[in-house]
Amino acid sequence: MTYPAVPVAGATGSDPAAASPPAARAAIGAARTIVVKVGSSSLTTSAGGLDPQRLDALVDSLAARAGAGSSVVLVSSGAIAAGLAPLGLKRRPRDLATQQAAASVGQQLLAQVYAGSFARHGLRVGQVLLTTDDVVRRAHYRNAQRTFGKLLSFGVVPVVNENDTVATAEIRFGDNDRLAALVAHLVGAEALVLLSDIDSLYTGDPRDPSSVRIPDVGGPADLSGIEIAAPSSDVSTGGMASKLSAALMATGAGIPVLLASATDAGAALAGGPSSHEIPSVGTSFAPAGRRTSARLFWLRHAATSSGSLVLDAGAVAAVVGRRKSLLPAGILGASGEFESGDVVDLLGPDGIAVARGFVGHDAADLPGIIGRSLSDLPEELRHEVVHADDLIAVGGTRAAGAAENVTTVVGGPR
Ligand SMILES: Nc1ncnc2c1ncn2[C@@H]1O[C@H](COP(=O)(O)OP(=O)(O)O)[C@@H](O)[C@H]1O
Ligand SMILES: N[C@@H](CCC(=O)OP(=O)(O)O)C(=O)O
Repeated sequence: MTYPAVPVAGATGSDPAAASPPAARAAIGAARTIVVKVGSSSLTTSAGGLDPQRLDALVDSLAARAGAGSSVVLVSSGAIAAGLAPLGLKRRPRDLATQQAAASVGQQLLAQVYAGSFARHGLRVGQVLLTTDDVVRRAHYRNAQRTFGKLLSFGVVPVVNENDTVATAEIRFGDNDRLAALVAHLVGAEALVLLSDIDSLYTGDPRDPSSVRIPDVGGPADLSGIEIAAPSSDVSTGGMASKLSAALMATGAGIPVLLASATDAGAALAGGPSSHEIPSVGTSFAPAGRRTSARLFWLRHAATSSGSLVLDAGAVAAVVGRRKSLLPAGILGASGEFESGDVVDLLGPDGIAVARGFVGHDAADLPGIIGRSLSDLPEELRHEVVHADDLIAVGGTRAAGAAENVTTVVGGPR
């Protein structure tokens, strides 16, 4: 995949290190709550199976950051990779059922190894396995938020993964990079660190000597022209595209991101609330937007829609321009099988998506109410079709557009 060719900031200069250290790095160094994601390729040996030494080295860096006063949340991949050898599997299976069996066995091992490794530093871990429902359904994400808050208040390090064993193809996050961005938002983190098997972002395939290291990304426009190659490891899932997608999701919500090698975890995590030490490793991504609610954040970046509503021009102006609720009178048509609470796309009269929202009616109700004013409707149907608090405009900002492009690509390989 290649981004449209526009000069890449920091990638074309002869001395990348000459760029002034951006505020993003200082913010990452000083974050009180930090989410760290580590990929499968950084936790496994070349022969397959977990590598306790690499895992211990990572935990040492996380423990140092916790010791410096930060609350640390670890999003760890590796369940499927860790389950391969015990099940006698030579490589990552393609079918979901075998992946789930491997994840079930591997997650157990992963949790044990982390518990033992963090215990060396007197730290306890709590396992948190999430599904999409945990961030999409209002009651669930509040519950997840409470659980994280409580674990952190006990000084426990939450170790998070997708609940691969029960996640079906339809409800799967699919990659832990985006899950980590969602978790960073959910826990109110002030920084997200993505640790991988590569030391930073490059202008192209890092195995190609003409590719240049990118030390800092100031905004989505800086990613134009970057080429993303397939991951070098066959235990990985998302590749660099999902890391960029996650970075754009997080920075679009005001959270700075550092992408670095797991072997540089010590430097990447240097600092703490009372320190302003600036990690000089990896690629930093500067925040480019304001915080939104976790639910709307997911709605924008990850939810799949169950149907669509076509709006007239007045409704588009009200919903997108004036942030009003969508009323039945402004709807021209509806399609799809959805129930109240499901996600729907809101399309303009030209069929182009302008917003997404959690719908307040069942699809079966719509033929009887569209085009009518609320006062003409029976009491049980007399409410918004999508409440203003339940919708988000799409395609408006550059940041969102870029993130969605990457998300589309990420969905492909699984
Ligand atoms: N432009 C690029 N810059 C850096 N790495 C890239 C780029 N394009 C592809 N990659 C590949 O992305 C890989 C990291 O993604 P992945 O293997 O999924 O990591 P993880 O297992 O840590 O999630 C690297 O090994 C690297 O080969
Ligand atoms: N949930 C899966 C990992 C999914 C994933 O994103 O893997 P990776 O690309 O290695 O970060 C597992 O634990 O095996």
